[in-house]
Parts: sequence; C-alpha cells; structure tokens
Amino acid sequence: MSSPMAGVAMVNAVVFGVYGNFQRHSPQPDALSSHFLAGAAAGFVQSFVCSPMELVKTRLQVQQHSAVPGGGCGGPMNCLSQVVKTEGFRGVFRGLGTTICREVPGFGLYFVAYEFMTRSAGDLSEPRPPVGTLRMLLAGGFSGTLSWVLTYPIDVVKSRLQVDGMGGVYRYSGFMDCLKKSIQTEGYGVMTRGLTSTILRAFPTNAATFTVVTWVIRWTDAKQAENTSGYVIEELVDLTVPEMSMTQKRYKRSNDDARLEITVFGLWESLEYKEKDMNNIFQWRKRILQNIMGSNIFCSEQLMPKYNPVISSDKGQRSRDLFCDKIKEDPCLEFQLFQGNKSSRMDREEVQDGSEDQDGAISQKQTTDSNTEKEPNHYEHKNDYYNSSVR
Ligand SMILES: NC(=[NH2+])NCCC[C@H](N)C(=O)O
Repeated sequence: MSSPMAGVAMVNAVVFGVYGNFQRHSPQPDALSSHFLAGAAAGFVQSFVCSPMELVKTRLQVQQHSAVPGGGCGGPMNCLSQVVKTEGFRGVFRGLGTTICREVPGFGLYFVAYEFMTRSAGDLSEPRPPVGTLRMLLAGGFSGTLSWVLTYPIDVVKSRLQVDGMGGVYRYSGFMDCLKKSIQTEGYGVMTRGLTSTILRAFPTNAATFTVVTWVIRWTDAKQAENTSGYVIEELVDLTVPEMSMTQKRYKRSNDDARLEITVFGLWESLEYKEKDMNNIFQWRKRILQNIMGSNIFCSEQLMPKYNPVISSDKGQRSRDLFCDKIKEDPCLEFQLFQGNKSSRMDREEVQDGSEDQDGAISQKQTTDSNTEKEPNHYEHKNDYYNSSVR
C-alpha cells in the first residue's frame, strides 16, 4: 500500500512539474498544441520513473498468480535487487522504450483532452471564468480514460515484455515479436485485455488528480496574491478612479481564484490578476477606462497608475509601498509614473477626440502640450511592451 502511494505521488510530481514548466515556456502557452507537447514531454520524462516501478509491480502481480520458477521475491525492493542480480542494471529498464511509446502520446492526449474539456469557447485573451469542480472531475476522468483507451494495446505489450525472462525463460525478441505472437495465440482481443479494470481505476483517480492539483494551485496562487498583488490591485482601483465614491466603484477579491470583480458605474468586470503580471493590470485599467471614457483608449499614459500620495491609513501606506516596489521593478514604468503627465511617447492622434471624462472620473486627460520631451533610451526600447500588451 505504501509503495504505490509513494509511487503515485512521485509520478504526479514529475508529470505536473514538467508539464507546467514546459507549457508556460512554450511560445504560445495557450495553444492546444502546446498542451499536447508539454504533456508529451512530461510523459517522456516520467517514463524513466514509472518504467522500473511498473516492472516491479507487474512482476509481483504475476508471481502472485502463478508459481513462476525462480520468482518468489518478497517486496518491491527485494524484487528490484533480484532483477539487478539476475539481469543486470539494464534489466531494471526492461520495457522502457515501450513505456515511452505509451507515455508520450498518452500524456499528450491526457493534457490536451483536459484542457479542451475545461476551456470555454471564445477569445483566449479574455479572462475566463474559473472552471467548476464538477467539470474538473468529469474532464479529469474522461481525459484519463481516453488516454488509456488509445494507448492500451501498447501497454499490453509493455507488460508482457516486462515479465518476459522471469525465471530465465525469454519468449519475445522485442515489441513487434511480442505483438505478433500475442495476436497469433490469443486473437485481437488480447489488445484490450484488462482494459475495463484499467478504466475503472483511471476515471476516479484522474478525476481526483486534476481536481486536487487545480485546487492546490488556486489556493497557493490566491495566498500569494493576497499577500502582494491584492494590495496593489486594491490600490490601483483607487488610483484609477480616485474621484469615485465607494457606491460607484465596488471591488471584491475572491480568495480561491485570484480574480477581481469590479463594478464601475454599474458595469461589472471580472478580471484575472496574477503576481508579477503587470500586463493584466494594464488590461484591467484599460477596461475600466474604456467603460468610463468610451472604447478608444490607446494612450498608455492613461493606463498608467495615477500616483496618489495622500493615503493616510496604515493599510494604504503599506499598499502604496508595495505598489511602488512593484513599479520600481520595471524602470520603464517607474519612469512613466514619476515623470507623470510630463512624458508620453504615445501617438496622440490615436486617442479619440470625443472621449470625455464622465463625472470627472479621470482627470489625467490629454495634456498634449506638455508631452513632447525626448525620452531616455531605455524607455524607447520597451516600446513594444506597451504597444503589444496594453492594446
Ligand atoms: N496512458 C497514459 N499513460 N495516460 C496518462 C494517464 C496517467 C494517469 N496518471 C493514470 O495512471 O491513469
């Protein structure tokens, strides 16, 4: 009982660790193909972990059901050392190639299917509502099942290769030989032998795995956000629309999904925010400003936080400090922030002439005359950042 549990924990740590890192560093992290490739990479890496574990498990199972001559190893470690003794170190990795053939497509499909089933239709750049638990459970269960159904024949061959040679008798020379001999003697049905019990296990375990992983990630993200960005975001609400009364702007942070819900003049926005992700903050400011001023907000200056030094409460002070720290991490932002409305490299003509403040909510309107100064180079270099991310 304890060794399968430790094995599952280790395999899942490897799988989700490799998958997450690979997917985040993909050129297009949101593309389904990136999820497939990240899953495939995770499957490849974890094959090296699970292959010896499955070898031992399969051998112990076979040994339980038949008196294999030369078998009789006690526990998993004992079995492993016997394999090393009789077949050498290579014996431990018997079936590794076949395991890789099963895991690479298996985990690619596993993750792409889950992503597909939990993805809402629509523009990926838009914030998406958090996935509900029931959907997570079903998507996890079906992804696991699908990946097993499609790779099961490879698994049958892999298991046969891994027990081959127990007691010194070798029956198969390799993958194709094993496949051919198995079909010849047992018919095509051999390719799905044991599939039902695999599915009965795969559905609930994978439903639970995806749900637990998602909830743990949400929980840790929310904790992190609570400690840092939460303050920044709250502050930004005040800085963005400082003149509005609390009845006009309401915001609420929900802890479980790192989302911010904001109502500006009765218009409700729900946006995702992430630690280290200033881009989201810009998007978010842009939305608010669009709601207030009309749809054509292109000026990055308007999206800049308006620094408001008159914050009296302790919490206000703390959030202001945090906010300024964040800003300082980005010299470009710092420049914009502290130069205030003196600097702007924006093309003024892009801003709609007719855009108007409502109720004086945004006073940082076009100060066209005072913004023609030449900006330092580091600022110019970062042009793209603003242009592509804010618009
Ligand atoms: N064919 C595969 N390997 N599919 C991936 C599913 C992996 C999952 N941890 C399970 O054991 O059910």
